[in-house]
Amino acid sequence: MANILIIDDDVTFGIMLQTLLEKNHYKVTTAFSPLEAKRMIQKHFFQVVMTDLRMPDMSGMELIRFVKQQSPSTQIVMMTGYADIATAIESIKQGAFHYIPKPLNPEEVLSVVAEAMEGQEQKTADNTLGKRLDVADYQEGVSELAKKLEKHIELVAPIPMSVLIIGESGTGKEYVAKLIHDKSKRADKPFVAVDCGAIPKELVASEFFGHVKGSFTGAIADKIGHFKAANGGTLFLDEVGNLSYNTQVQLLRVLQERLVRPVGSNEAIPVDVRIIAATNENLTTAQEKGEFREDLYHRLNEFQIDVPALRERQQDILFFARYFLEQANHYLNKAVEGFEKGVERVFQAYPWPGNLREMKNIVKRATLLAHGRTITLKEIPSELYASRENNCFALYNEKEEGEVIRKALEAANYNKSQAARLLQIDRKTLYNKLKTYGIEVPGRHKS
Ligand SMILES: Nc1ncnc2c1ncn2[C@@H]1O[C@H](COP(=O)(O)OP(=O)(O)OP(=O)(O)O)[C@@H](O)[C@H]1O
Repeated sequence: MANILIIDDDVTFGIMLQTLLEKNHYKVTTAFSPLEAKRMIQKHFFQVVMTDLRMPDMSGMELIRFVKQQSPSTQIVMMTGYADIATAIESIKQGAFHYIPKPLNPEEVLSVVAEAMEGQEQKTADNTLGKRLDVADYQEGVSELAKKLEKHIELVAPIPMSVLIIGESGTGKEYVAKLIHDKSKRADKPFVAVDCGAIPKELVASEFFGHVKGSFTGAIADKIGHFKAANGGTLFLDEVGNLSYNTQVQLLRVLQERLVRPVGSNEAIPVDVRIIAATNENLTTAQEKGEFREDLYHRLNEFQIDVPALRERQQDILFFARYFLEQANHYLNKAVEGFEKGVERVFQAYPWPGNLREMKNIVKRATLLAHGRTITLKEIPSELYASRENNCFALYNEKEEGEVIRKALEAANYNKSQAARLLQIDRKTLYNKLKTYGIEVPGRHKS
């Protein structure tokens, strides 16, 4: 079970927070002074430390430095009042990435703690030999498009071809890349993922090809670039469309010669790397505009894999929602059994612009907030069904109104307030419409 340490000299506050977190199945320890906290941190491992910033004996800031030294993967959440914003910014610089303003709002506390837990897991994962993804979490899906995707992965994985993965943000492109690597002959060699959009322009060459000590200001030691780090294995170039024209030229040369020259060195080092690139933009248009080199495009695109958007594979929507619920239950130590009918309908009608990543986050948050056995509309953001395009319960024309109202009532388990919310009308209007269409509402079903 997740282990949290609360540090606050305000005893009532500390206990109140402890009660809230324990009710939500976290294991919580409370320290009422920084010195007591230090002793505990030396003896036990905490995934998350939540600390006040103003305490006697030692400042919260000093404590944050101590936690970072003792236990680098522990996530720190600071809790402070409005007047302390400047200190909060300073503590972010020291390594406390999560912040909850006082007075506390329970929903916000739970959401920040869940986020911190996720950060902790990610940090631990990052520290294990660069393993960023656990493909044991990978799910195929059940739609025709999902099956086609699987077939393409199986087909290309063992063949030494460059692969270009195309798909919207959050569709799982990095997962697909890792899966291809894992199913290839290079599986026991490194898989190095590089976010091409995140590298500062001045450092691109050194990041990709490495540098020798003293080759530029700040080069205080030799550095192995991504190509050498991935030698024998796979180099995954995410957001490849973000590479500058100059870097594209350098990259193409390396792919042709299979040699890299670290910055500041005359030596050419042979490298054997399979390239898998991904993009969520149309590289053909980028080529037409002269922003992406055609020769590099063809080099990267020896085999193309299209990862479909979630909205294009309707049959997968509830499949993934249930899978992410199972994952969230496990992660948050909860036992939510499923989704209310209304939620399922909303999920099926929503266009999911952020794809699987967005769904995973929404389901995780809803699982955290759920009180009963199922996830209800109250636990999902209203944006999912608020706009006219997304609202599967919108009252478009009189002919179908009665039918839509019946469906909304059924989806809301015959709770009239909830049905009114789905239909985006007030309760009074709903009552009038029930009369007009002669709709009888049975007693509420127990969910
Ligand atoms: N097939 C899958 N099975 C289970 N979870 C998945 C799957 N595909 C994606 N996910 C989840 O969705 C999240 C986003 O996936 P990923 O980072 O691979 O997407 P992406 O397309 O590379 O995103 P971006 O374009 O923003 O880089 C992952 O963290 C993972 O949890």
